[in-house]
Amino acid sequence: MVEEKGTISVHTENIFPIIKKFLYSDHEIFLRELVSNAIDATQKLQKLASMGEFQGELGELKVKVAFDKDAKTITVSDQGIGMTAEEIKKYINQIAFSGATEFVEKYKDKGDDKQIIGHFGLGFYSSFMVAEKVEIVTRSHQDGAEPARWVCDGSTEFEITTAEKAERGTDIILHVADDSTEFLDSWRLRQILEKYCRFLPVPVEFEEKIINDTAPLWTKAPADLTDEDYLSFYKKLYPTAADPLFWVHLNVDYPFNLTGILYFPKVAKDFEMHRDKIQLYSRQVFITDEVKDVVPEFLMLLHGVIDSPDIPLNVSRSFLQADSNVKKINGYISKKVAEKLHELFKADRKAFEEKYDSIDVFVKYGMIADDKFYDRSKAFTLLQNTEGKYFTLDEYQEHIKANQQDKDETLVILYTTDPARQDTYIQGVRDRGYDVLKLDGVIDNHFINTLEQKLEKVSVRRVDSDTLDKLIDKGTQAESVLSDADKEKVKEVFNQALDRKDVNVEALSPDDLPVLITLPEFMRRMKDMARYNGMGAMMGNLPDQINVVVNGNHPLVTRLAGETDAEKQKALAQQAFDLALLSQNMLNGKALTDFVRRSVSFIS
Ligand SMILES: Nc1ncnc2c1ncn2[C@@H]1O[C@H](COP(=O)(O)OP(=O)(O)OP(=O)(O)O)[C@@H](O)[C@H]1O
Repeated sequence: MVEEKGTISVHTENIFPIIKKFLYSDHEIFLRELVSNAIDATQKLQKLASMGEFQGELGELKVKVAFDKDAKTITVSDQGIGMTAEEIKKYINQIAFSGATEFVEKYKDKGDDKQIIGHFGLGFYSSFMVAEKVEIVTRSHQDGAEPARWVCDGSTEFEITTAEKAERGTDIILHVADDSTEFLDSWRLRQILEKYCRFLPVPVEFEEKIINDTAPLWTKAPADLTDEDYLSFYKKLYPTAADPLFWVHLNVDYPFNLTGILYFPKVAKDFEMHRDKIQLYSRQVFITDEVKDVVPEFLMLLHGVIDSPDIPLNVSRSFLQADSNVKKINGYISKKVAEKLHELFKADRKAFEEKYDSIDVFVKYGMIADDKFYDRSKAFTLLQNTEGKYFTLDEYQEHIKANQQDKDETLVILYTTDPARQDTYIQGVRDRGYDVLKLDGVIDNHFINTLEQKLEKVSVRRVDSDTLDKLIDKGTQAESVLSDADKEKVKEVFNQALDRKDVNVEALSPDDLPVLITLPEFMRRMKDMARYNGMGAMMGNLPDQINVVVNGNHPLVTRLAGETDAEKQKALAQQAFDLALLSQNMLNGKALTDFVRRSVSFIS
């Protein structure tokens, strides 16, 4: 018997086609919404029972998801608080509808902004994305409540009748539309449940199996957990990943609510974007693994889960970025991570050093991106020299202080981006007793800039950026063996032999090579940056700017100056230049072949 017929009051007559259209890419979330509602209803009842306001038998509370391929239905059932006919009118016809209407009003002009959609909890009405008709059969927990049935076929009209229902709780029955029959499938439903519902707090049953873990690790107290617990939870989240290095258990309830566990994965130096991502939950319901804005960008390489009811999920991304809670969460996470790393550093420096290569990228990225993180991390950030020894920033400055100050008392940090290729230069500076850092990671270029900005009176230079005397200019210049006239002569010979105009002849130390090719630090860094930022076409592809310096004090050059045979002079100049190119790994093609042939003729 029909008790009541009515029209749902909405401004938009065709609300369902619009919902369907806008949520096109995300139809599967209907199940998340219905199961979360069922969980909410169950927890509300538990709450009433704990306050003594519900005295009946709770029984074994669980949520059941079932489907019937022939009848084309999907049913979500709970034994929660249920609804009376009056409550259906209030909660389903008014409240749920207002949410759906608001959504449509807000976003109908925004075309396909999928980000908005993914974060919008449409609640109960999202079931119309996949159903042509939805039925609610429900019985309230209140004593003597009449079971009620609500039906709506996706138009703005609904029908409420009495119903037969012996058990307390609610069944939501979806009559699946013809274009959504993909959901009448065991594998598909299980996949959706595993994605969104695997950590829900009330047991969820599908095909006679409970699919969820109702008390995931992040909801427990860190003091009760062992390393094995953390490791096995990680395996559950990322079955194929190698064991993580360490983890941070997040737990805060003021000024916002947030729990979670972040794991540090093993990361290679040249990291690629990771497939495994941090998962964002709201009260144990999976929301998304697009955690941009919520997690500081430099920590996006971490793995794990974050659960916060305070992250607004139903708003656009730009709003999320501006949201003050989100900003605080960001700051909190970055602080906790820095604290954890500092703790590990203090507890066992050796173990920390062993794992350092894997966290090097996070730390440096964080220091570049976030001043506060820089300040929190500077005590444990490590630099490694070419001998494999690790130093903190302070230790390193202390280490090189005695030997690597220039005449203006600026401390010069020397580094290599490729120990094998720059070996000649590294050996050269090491012969002077200088130390060389290995800064060969993808973001070291940026990190070097940050270091120069942050450290006082420090300049950072690559080993091949200048001649030995000038790398660290101590104000002492070697006496020139050549006269000024000879210098001019040598310069002329080289310019002609090499077909250049810019060769310099300088009085270098006799330990230097006869000819040196240096890549000026500033230009090289600009180019590297351009390449890194994907602007290679503009700048990165320009040929390397090189300086050619002839060492007037090298015996070979003195000999060349005294040589009378012009051909021989030219060959010597060419040979010395090629050797310099070779030490910079710049000799190839025809030049390399010529060099080899010339060398053979010299020795035969
Ligand atoms: N299984 C259920 N048992 C009892 N009440 C329910 C059930 N499903 C929905 N309701 C009632 O209907 C209301 C509207 O549900 P709907 O899912 O549209 O919105 P919501 O759950 O309040 O918010 P959200 O948009 O975040 O899902 C709920 O607040 C609840 O009162």
